[in-house]
Amino acid sequence: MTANQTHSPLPSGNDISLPWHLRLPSPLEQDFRFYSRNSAAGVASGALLLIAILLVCAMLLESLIGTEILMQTWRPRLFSLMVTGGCLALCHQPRWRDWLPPALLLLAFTLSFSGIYLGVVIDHPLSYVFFLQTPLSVVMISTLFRLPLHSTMISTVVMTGAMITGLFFAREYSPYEHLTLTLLSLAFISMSLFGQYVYEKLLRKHFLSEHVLYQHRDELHSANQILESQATVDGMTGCINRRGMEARLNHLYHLLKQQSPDAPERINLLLFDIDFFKQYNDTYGHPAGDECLKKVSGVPLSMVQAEKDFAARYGGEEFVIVLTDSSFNDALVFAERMRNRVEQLGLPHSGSRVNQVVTISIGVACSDGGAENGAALLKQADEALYQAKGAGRNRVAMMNTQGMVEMLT
Ligand SMILES: Nc1nc2c(ncn2[C@@H]2O[C@H](COP(=O)(O)OP(=O)(O)OP(=O)(O)O)[C@@H](O)[C@H]2O)c(=O)[nH]1
Repeated sequence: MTANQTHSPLPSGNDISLPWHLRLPSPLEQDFRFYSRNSAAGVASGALLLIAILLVCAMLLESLIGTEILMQTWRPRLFSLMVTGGCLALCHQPRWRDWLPPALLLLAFTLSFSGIYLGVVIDHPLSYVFFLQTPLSVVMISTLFRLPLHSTMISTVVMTGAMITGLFFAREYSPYEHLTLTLLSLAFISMSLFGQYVYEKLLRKHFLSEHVLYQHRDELHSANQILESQATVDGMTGCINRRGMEARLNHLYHLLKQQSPDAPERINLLLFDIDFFKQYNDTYGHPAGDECLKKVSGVPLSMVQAEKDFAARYGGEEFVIVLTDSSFNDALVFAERMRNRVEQLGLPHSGSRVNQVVTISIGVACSDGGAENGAALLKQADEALYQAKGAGRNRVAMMNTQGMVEMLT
């Protein structure tokens, strides 16, 4: 991300416009279904509990005042509540949740049409239980189980149509009673649908706001990661920079001292420097010097494998390699192999007094040698490097456990 890049302010739910049918583009619609099911799950069980409490209170009141309106129908009501509660619990199971709500809707349809049949065709008293309540039960099922809005709308229209037709054919009502009942039912159902529509719209806007917020959060997270890596990676060579190296080295030392389970067994530190690099720049120019640095740094980068190990540019033409999973002997073998590989790159260096090609000198130190911290370990490796330079360059020197420098090559 560049400094010139501008961001529009984060949108709120009110800034997002939805089409009248409220449908979102396909992948978002899927996510919304999942989100809305989860959001309804907690509320739905609370709603069921409230309905059950109200029903029991009404029954108690009825038994006190001695009427029998509810008593005639409490059994099917309580039964349907228990079925709904059980289904709600099952809807949390992945195995059930895809097919159970449509199945319930189908059941509501069946009950409704049975009610209409019982009421209109055979004039059965049980029709009272199902007849007027079924369109509302569609609304309730759709709300509790978060069916898609369009299925709710279509189901309600079909159910209401069937109910009105049923009313029309019911012989015991006069035409005026038909009309009154139809208008009453329509008013009641429109109110429920309107409430559902507004609720659905708000929920979808809320979902979209959260979705946009998550996107911005992810963008911020990636931008932070880029900034963090820019702050610790050397742009030219791709090695960790000095700041990053010091932080990692200190962290490794901290783990070592705490004897934490993640601590490395030891820390081997290799410090290397290109021989006669000033002359290289003077002979071939600074841009060619940069190219040379990139090629030379590619050698340790390709050799460092383990997760905690790393190669870093310490500064100028000096590089540090930290190896944690190796013995001191393995680190010395690694150093020698690296020196060889740089030599084998065969980068011509006519200004060098040690070889015709670019070479490096390496100083190696190990935490087993008693260095108290990263800075002390670096100092030991620097001392070894200094002596490798003094001994003619293009060689590996190590600081032994007695604090004496020994030449390896
Ligand atoms: N091209 C280029 N040169 C750099 C960079 N950083 C440091 N240098 C050069 O590296 C050279 C380091 O020179 P010295 O410290 O004298 O060391 P040297 O010539 O390699 O001699 P010895 O280390 O004793 O073998 C200087 O000339 C710096 O200008 C860089 O990023 N790019």
